[in-house]
Amino acid sequence: MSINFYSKFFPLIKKGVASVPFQLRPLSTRTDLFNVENKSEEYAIFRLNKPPVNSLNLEYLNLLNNQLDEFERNPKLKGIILTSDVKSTFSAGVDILEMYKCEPKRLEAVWRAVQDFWIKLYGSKKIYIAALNGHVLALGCAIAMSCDYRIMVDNDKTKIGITAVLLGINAPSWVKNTMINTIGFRETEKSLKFAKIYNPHQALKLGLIDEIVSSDKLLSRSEEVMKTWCKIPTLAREMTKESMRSETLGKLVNNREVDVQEFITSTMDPHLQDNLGKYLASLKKK
Ligand SMILES: CCCCCCCCCCC/C=C/C(=O)SCCNC(=O)CCNC(=O)[C@H](O)C(C)(C)COP(=O)(O)OP(=O)(O)OC[C@H]1O[C@@H](n2cnc3c(N)ncnc32)[C@H](O)[C@@H]1OP(=O)(O)O
Repeated sequence: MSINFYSKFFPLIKKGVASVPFQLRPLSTRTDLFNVENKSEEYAIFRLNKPPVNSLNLEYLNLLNNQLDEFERNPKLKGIILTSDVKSTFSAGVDILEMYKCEPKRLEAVWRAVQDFWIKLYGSKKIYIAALNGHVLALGCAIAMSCDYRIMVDNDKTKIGITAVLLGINAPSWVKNTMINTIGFRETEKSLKFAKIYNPHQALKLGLIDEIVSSDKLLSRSEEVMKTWCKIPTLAREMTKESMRSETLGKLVNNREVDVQEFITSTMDPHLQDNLGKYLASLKKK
């Protein structure tokens, strides 16, 4: 069985790896919007930092996609802890301003970047641990579910879930499938159909997250788990991840155009635009 999972889905990236010899990366990478800290040769901490809520617009998605490629090009790196430096929010999902009164061309580019992000993350052979320091909503929740393991802070006010249906949005099938693979069909149906939002203890009971820790232990516990997992034989771990995820991944990889068109059509619908306007206003009013 081929273990070249990432390359299978990213032939261009494969070409890049083949033509550009691997170079040692600097110890850490800092931009205004995220921070990568290499804790050892084996794993790094990747901190989102786009206040106030790490919302994902096109430019940010492109930046994050480049960073995921960078991780993938490093053969020594086994795992990434994905977290946020923004107080009380991991991610509020897509920047709603990208969806409201938007140009179709821009919306298409946003959605392609969202697809890229999910494909790179869900399809990565590296270990991804989500260290959830705060709210995990909409696409933020899909991102967390695409990691291999989720650890969340013990704070009853912290929310996780997808409320798309309240705005008249049918979540894309790859989001549904990711959730089904995490918490099962019945719980996914209830969660999406009834726009369920969970606190960490409810999410743990459901299996939406794997552990709860106090906020001061979030990173140390994540590193502890990562170190244990880095000891697992790499090839077998990668092959297992590939065999578990390839079917779900392939459903989007082979269906991207339909997914793009569905997203554009539903988002441009005047009724949804109206709902988005009201939703944005309600967020601003708080
Ligand atoms: C539109 C909903 C569609 C959901 C579709 C899900 C479908 C499945 C996934 C695939 C497609 C994904 C689409 C999306 O991800 S759309 C984004 C949906 N996100 C949300 O609904 C979250 C909204 N935000 C919140 O609930 C809260 O902000 C949050 C709990 C995260 C934090 O609360 P807090 O009280 O700390 O902060 P504020 O609410 O005061 O927010 C601070 C400012 O940030 C602005 N804001 C918040 N979220 C977004 C966002 N997603 N995009 C753009 N801007 C956002 C908010 O308006 C405040 O702005 P001001 O400071 O100017 O007032």
